[in-house]
Amino acid sequence: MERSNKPSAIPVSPTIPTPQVSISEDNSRVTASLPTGESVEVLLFGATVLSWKTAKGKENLFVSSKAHLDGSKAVRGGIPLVFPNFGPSSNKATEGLPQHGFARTSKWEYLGKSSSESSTLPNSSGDSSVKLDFGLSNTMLDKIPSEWKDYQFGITYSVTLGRDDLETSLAIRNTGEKDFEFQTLLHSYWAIDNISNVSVSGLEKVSFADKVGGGNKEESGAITVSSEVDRVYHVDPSQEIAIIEKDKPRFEFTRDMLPDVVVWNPWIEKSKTMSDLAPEDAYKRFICVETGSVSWNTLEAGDTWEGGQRIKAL
Ligand SMILES: O=P(O)(O)OC[C@H]1O[C@H](O)[C@H](O)[C@@H](O)[C@@H]1O
Repeated sequence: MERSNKPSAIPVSPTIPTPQVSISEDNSRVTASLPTGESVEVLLFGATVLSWKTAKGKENLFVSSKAHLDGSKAVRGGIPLVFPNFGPSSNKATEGLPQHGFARTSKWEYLGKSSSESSTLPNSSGDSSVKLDFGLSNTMLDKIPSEWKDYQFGITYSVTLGRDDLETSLAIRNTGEKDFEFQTLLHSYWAIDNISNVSVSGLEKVSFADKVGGGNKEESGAITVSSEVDRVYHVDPSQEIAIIEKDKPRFEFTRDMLPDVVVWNPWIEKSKTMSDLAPEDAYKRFICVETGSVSWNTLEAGDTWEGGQRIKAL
């Protein structure tokens, strides 16, 4: 029967939209988005950031179409984490460890999210950032490499999605009784339209170790890429680095406690030898500008090392 006096809806104050975080059904990925449309996706395997999109849906990270995303191999693209050694292990402390260490091939734990305070201003779009935390400790390693058996560590990796920037930072704790040495890098594959129109600024007149031609060199102008490039720059973290595309800044880097920058592009011949790099012209679509510490750090028992990068996408 129709009621004559229907209760009217109770007015509620407008809710401020908040960031959304979801975990995939198979518990392999965490995705976060801001009410304004920016998003980030992290694969728990390696805590690899797979995607970072602007509000308009533009992808900032390159991931190979043949990348392994099933945990069988480090991801070819996104932001794999290099720890505790960069390259083939070259130091006594990490002798025998796989290329770029085990962090990028270990399954990390999602620790939770936190977001910045909501704005109460009229027309606010709500929270302006969301931070996702991931953890890895020696007890979580599938099999502890024998070279690393005596060491205990806990790493918190934080990925913070902002309106026009992304922050990725590491807190590495030595939870054991023995000091250990490590290197670490945020091995980021930046998406670009065409390598021919790209340069990297901020590394002019900085000496670099040339992993292709050998020796130490320096260049007077911004770096451009027209053959294989694999360089390690040691450059004060206060120095701003940028990727320039078609004469306009595309990505700007701010570094905290990360004294080294690796610039890598495999170019044509090396790309052909990489079974997980595709399509054929993939080398044109990315440049790796990897901030980190190629310089060895000694972490004393009980101590914590912190470092990170903030990237502004323009
Ligand atoms: O193939 P990966 O183990 O992922 O390494 C990819 C690249 O990483 C860094 O950029 C190194 O400087 C390069 O020498 C290496 O080729």
